[in-house]
Formats: sequence, C-alpha cells, structure tokens
Amino acid sequence: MTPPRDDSTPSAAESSVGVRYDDEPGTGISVRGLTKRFGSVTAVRDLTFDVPAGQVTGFLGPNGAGKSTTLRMILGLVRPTSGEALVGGRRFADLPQPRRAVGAVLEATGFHPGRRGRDHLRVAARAAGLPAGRVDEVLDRVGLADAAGRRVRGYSLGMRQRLGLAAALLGDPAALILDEPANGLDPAGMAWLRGLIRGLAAEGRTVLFSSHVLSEVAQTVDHLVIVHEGALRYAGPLADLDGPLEKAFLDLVGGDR
Ligand SMILES: Nc1ncnc2c1ncn2[C@@H]1O[C@H](COP(=O)(O)OP(=O)(O)OP(=O)(O)O)[C@@H](O)[C@H]1O
Repeated sequence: MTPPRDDSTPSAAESSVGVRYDDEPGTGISVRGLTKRFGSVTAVRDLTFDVPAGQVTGFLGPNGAGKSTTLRMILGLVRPTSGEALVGGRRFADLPQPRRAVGAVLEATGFHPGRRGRDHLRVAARAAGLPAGRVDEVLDRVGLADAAGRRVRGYSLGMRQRLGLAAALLGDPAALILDEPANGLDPAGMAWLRGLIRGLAAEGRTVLFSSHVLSEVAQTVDHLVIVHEGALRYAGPLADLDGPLEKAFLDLVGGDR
C-alpha cells in the first residue's frame, strides 16, 4: 500500500496530471460539533458536516453566518471553543505537511504591492520548502504566466485572486479552501474559475468554497453546506435541494426580510 499522501515528499513529478487525491482513506474535510464564541457572540454553533473528496462543495450563508470563522477554524487560524475540524482525518495542527494537505485563499490575502507576482510565489515556495519549479507550474495553471513579471500593484482584483489561487496550489494540496474566490471576477473570469474548480475536483481533490453568488454556485457545485446564524441549515447534494437554489436558500435562511 502506498503511504498516506501527507507523508510523501512533494515533487514536480507527483504534481503532474494523473495523480488522484481521493484514493487514500481519510480524505475530505470533516467538521464535528464545531463551535466558536467571541465573547457574547456565538459565531459558529455545533456545526457538523462532511466535505467529500473529488467534489465541489459550496459553503453558503448570509452575511455574518459564520462561514469565514468556520473556514479559519478548519485551517487552524481560529481556535474552536469546542468541537473539531479534520482535514484528511487530522486536525490542521497535526498535519505533517500542511501545504500538501490543504491550500487556502482567504478574503484578506495580502500581497506586497511592490513585489512581482512570480517573486511572491518564489518567496512562498521557499518558505514552505517547496520546489522552485512549482512556481511556473501554478502560474500556468491560473493563467498568470504572462503577468508574472509585473508588480502586484498593477494587478486587477481578478489577477490578485488568480495569484492567491496560485499560492494555494503551490503545495499541490489534496484539499482547497476558498473564501469568496469569485469576488472581483468579471463574467469571463467567473467562467474560468468554474473550470479551474471543477478541474481540481475532477483530479480527486476536495474543494470547499464560500460564495454569495448563487447563480455561480448553482453552476459549479455538486454538494452544498448552508449555514445561518452559525448553525447548519443544509448539508447534502445540490440535486437533493427542494427547488431552484435561490428559492431553497432563501427558504432555509429566512430570506423574507
Ligand atoms: N474576531 C472576531 N471577534 C468578534 N466577533 C467576530 C470575530 N470574527 C467574526 N466575528 C463575528 O462572528 C460572526 C460570524 O462572522 P463570519 O465572518 O464568520 O461570517 P461570514 O458568514 O463569513 O460573513 P460574510 O458573508 O459577511 O463574510 C459575525 O457576527 C461576526 O461579527
């Protein structure tokens, strides 16, 4: 039997097309009784759901529903008040090679404006002990190769999103967590992102992304997790929802305001 993916050493060869990410036990993301209180505010309350590998899962909820807090707890950036989140069967803090297990694009991804796109990725790759050859591979994958020599201050919002995705892909991770990746993308950019996300899941990776753009979500996901006021409202296949996504969503989160 091959060793668990997290214990293997990253290499350019392994990142080539053809590697599957869901053929090992313990893949996917699993959230169990996750709760987070900030003082008197309960941002996330007793959330339990699974994010299957090899599928695209949309993470939906109104403003303030607790999505970002949940994603940050999965990534070990926020400590849960109780419960746990497992990536590939392990808590983030226990992952032997976190970059290999999960890549993330969070909303507040900051890039030094004076640095060139390629240099950002070189610095990130070096800091993570990843091969320098990955930089050009991920630039190609996100369609940023031609702009890689330009300084980030001249990048559009969509180009910054692509750079964030490139950084997330550096470690060739089995799981991707993307907080509103469609933010700032024009229609062509959204169509491109949809193709990228679907392609990543088709390779067997676990993809969890949050979005407020329901029309885009409906075209992109297989699976959905919907939260409201920190609590779970739905977890399951898109196809099992009652009616069109927008109507089902508004029914679930009380959208008659
Ligand atoms: N560090 C913090 N300190 C105090 N309260 C916080 C903190 N982070 C989040 N919250 C609160 O937790 C709740 C959930 O916020 P969160 O950002 O997780 O929601 P969200 O679903 O991602 O919202 P949006 O769609 O607007 O990005 C909100 O009431 C928010 O004000």
